[in-house]
Amino acid sequence: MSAISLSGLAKSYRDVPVVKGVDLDIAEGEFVVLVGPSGCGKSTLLKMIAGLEELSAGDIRIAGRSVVDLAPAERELAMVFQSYALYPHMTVAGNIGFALRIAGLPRAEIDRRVRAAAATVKLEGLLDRYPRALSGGQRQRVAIARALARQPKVLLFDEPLSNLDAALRQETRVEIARLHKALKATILYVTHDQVEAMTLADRIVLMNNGRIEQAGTPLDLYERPATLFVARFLGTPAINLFGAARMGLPGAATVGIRPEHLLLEDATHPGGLAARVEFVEELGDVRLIHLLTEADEKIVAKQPAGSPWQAGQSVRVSWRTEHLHRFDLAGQRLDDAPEQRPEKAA
Ligand SMILES: Nc1ncnc2c1ncn2[C@@H]1O[C@H](COP(=O)(O)OP(=O)(O)OP(=O)(O)O)[C@@H](O)[C@H]1O
Repeated sequence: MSAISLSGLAKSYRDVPVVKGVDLDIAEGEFVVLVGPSGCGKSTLLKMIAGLEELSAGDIRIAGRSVVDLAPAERELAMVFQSYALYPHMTVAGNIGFALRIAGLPRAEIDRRVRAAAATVKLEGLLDRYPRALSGGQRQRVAIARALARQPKVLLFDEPLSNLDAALRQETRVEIARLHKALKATILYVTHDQVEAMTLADRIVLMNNGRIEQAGTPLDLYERPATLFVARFLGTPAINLFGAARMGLPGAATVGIRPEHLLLEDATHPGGLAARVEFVEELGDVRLIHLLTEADEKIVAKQPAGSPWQAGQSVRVSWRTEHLHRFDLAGQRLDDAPEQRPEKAA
């Protein structure tokens, strides 16, 4: 049985559809990350599951039971928001145990659960502090502990790390990954951070304009994007795109090559596209070589630190056929080129 099952889920605000028929099954213990451009409907979808937004159509099942007629508190899920939404006049322990007190649990049980949840996110020493005396990362851990203390079937996260600085974000991200492993919790997590999506997800669901564009493992989406939209969305720097006719690839409209798959040679090398190095970004571990081709296409190659390319230099750019992504006019992936299919090559 799926932990969460969404079918035909739709939402309109005053006749403007923002979620347009989403079907998705999330297995028990699965970590699913929802990504997509701003305004594509991620948060709305999460809020519908949490019971904070009404549905226009469709059904939501949690552990097999339809929850659309249940209040948020009855859905056996807990949500962690971007703004931690802690009560400033309550201690850490008070915040973590708040929902349990409201639910009328016995004091000893509340105490036990608060301590266990605090220990899970390493907050044991801070139970008597007030939120104002905590760092941003600690406040977010209180919000996570508060969710855990309710022992929900499902945890929903809405951009939980976006208020944290880069170092804390990484630290908390690793903690969430550890938490997922330890608790085997079912998690649905919204972010617009690609690194979070790639590193945390068992499965990424990429939304575009109210619909699921592609769902799959992070590597599935990165290595075999089903559409041009997916190819463009994942990867930093973004995938390089060329008109397919220019590349001598009939049948396709657009061809994509990721920056790490471009091979650079000096200008005397035969074959490939002629290009000039416009400028170089030194990132320490890698160098991003920004190039302008003869046909005025701007492309970026990711090269190892210490590679010799300098601004102003003329180069030849090539690639291996298996690294090409081909798309038709509608932006749909064309299956691998015949020469990439071993059975056809024979
Ligand atoms: N209460 C509302 N009334 C009207 N329109 C809304 C309401 N809430 C959201 N929308 C619209 O619905 C669309 C989807 O919003 P949503 O917040 O789900 O997007 P998102 O993918 O989470 O975006 P972001 O990454 O920017 O948070 C947007 O166009 C937004 O303006």
